[in-house]
Amino acid sequence: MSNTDHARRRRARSPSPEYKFDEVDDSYEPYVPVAQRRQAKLAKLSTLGGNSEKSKAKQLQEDLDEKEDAQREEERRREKARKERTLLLEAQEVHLKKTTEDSKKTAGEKAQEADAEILEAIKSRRKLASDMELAQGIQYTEPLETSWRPPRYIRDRTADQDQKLRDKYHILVEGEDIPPPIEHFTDMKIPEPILDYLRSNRIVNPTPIQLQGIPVAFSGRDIIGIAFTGSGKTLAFCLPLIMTALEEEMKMPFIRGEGPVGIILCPSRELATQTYDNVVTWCSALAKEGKYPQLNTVLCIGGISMNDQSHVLSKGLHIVVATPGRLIDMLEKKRFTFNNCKYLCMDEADRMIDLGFEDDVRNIMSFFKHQRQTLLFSATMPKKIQDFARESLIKPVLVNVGRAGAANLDVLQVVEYVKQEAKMVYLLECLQKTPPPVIIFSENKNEVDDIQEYLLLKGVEAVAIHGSKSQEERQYAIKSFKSGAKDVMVASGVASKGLDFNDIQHVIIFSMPKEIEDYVHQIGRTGRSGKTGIATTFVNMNTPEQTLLDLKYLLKEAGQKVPPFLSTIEDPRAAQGGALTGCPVCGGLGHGISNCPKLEDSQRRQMASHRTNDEGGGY
Ligand SMILES: Nc1ncnc2c1ncn2[C@@H]1O[C@H](COP(=O)(O)OP(=O)(O)OP(=O)(O)O)[C@@H](O)[C@H]1O
Repeated sequence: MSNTDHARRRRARSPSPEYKFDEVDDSYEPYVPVAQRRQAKLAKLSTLGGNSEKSKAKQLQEDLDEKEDAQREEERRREKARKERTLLLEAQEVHLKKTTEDSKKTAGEKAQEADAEILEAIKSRRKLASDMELAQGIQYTEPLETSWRPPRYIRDRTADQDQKLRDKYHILVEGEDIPPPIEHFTDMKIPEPILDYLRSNRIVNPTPIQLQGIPVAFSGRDIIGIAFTGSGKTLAFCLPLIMTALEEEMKMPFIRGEGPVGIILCPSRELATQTYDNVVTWCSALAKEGKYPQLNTVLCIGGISMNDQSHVLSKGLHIVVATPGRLIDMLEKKRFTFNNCKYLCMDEADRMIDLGFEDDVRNIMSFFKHQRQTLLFSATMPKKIQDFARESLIKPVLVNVGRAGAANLDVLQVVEYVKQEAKMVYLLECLQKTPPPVIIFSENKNEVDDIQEYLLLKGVEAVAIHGSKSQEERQYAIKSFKSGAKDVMVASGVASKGLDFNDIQHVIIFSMPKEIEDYVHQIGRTGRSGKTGIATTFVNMNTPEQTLLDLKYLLKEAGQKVPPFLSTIEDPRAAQGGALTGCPVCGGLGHGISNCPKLEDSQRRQMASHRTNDEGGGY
């Protein structure tokens, strides 16, 4: 084939970049495919006669084939080289463009992009649903129906009027068809004996989380409820369960082997015990006048004998308050079933999901036979957990009072620089700030014991509680401190979440926790239920700078005094020019994800055994 032939073929097959479709090519000859041409040549050769002529023709044909093969190979090679050149050029162009764009970005923007990439990478957790539901692709789409309706005059309010009420109480909501906020307990149609009991305990008007959270939960909706420490979340998630159980019991009384209607999961035994005590008290108040039936509640936590509750287990069961490990054990032993269970509440839900209980929660969910209403409550709920939880709930309503993870404004926060070796002596001085009761927090169990020993030597009536103490010791510490027999309680994180002691005057944080959420929970043991309290925190050279930054921002947010040694700490992100948003993993305001202390910790925790939780919350 001549060069012109090649040129023609190339032109005909693939227009060059300069090729114009409307150009007229005078030298145009129609393209004849190879097979057709070969056929034509063969026909021509076969017209030559004789054997010698035939073998000549065969030889000619073979030469022709060889040549054409070589030409095709050469064309393929050139085409490949051209393509490779183009790809290389494209890659170079993209790289050049990215480098130019990157050079235009500030260090802050680059850091934000890096954070977003990490967040994306850690998002790959499985949905919070039972393995059976996940495997069978069961996905509920509509919330559970309940018979509860707000009073007519509230239903007649406009969306604007509802919103005004929410604005008045600083309540933020997200979700579809959000039930209205209700300002008075009586309008919530709560049975009179419970209202009487609440009034006798100075619980007259609902707190913001209650006035929006209770109508949402009464309507059967899944809810993520976030509000300050000590703002009454317990009532907001217990009342709806009591009402559901009451309705079921009144429809058809429960007999032995039936129930429970709902469960409340807590991350520690102490919190579960406290919630159980509350539920039992409210249920007793309900049944007191004999107008309403008795609802039965069981406490399922590690470290106690379930035989003590066999009298309840032998009747119909309405409510279970539990820590995950013991609950799974009871379910596996078929001491009760979830065949009729339709209410699952998690208190301190972010901790439940994050502290290595995630698989336990999934396991517990696998015992449900039907759709359930899920309620998640906490004072801290970083964005990462909120997003994860939202994916797992059905048309959830988010009710948020204040920023998730913000400190309670009724707590006066004092941060003091105290050298490590001076802490113990200064502690005694610090105890003089207020009358008892006082809680002292330390992150380290040995330090908790040392502090208690030191205080006892100095004549201070102190008890200690941490995860390595026996259940009896833990119960004794809580009981004697609650009753006022002891003035001071020295505690590790176990007592920081959810525990509601009467009128704590002062919280002393002897060693600042690494995670700012823990700090928020710890100072939250005072300043509860509208009262004020003081929190004194010791920091020094041993406190990581990033923790100090988180603290600085938290103090600023709460309008508290920032001591000079904190104000001088600069945020490296400010110099980079990025937006100073909170960390989506832990809610800390002083760092991004890449520096999050919790990320590293939670990965470590997830690898640790779930049931040997340091605080003994599990089994
Ligand atoms: N409507 C109310 N009015 C007055 N006091 C209330 C009201 N509701 C609850 N309380 C009281 O407020 C205190 C704190 O309530 P609760 O323990 O439920 O707080 P919480 O929001 O769960 O706190 P935490 O985040 O620390 O767990 C309790 O002693 C409770 O009796």
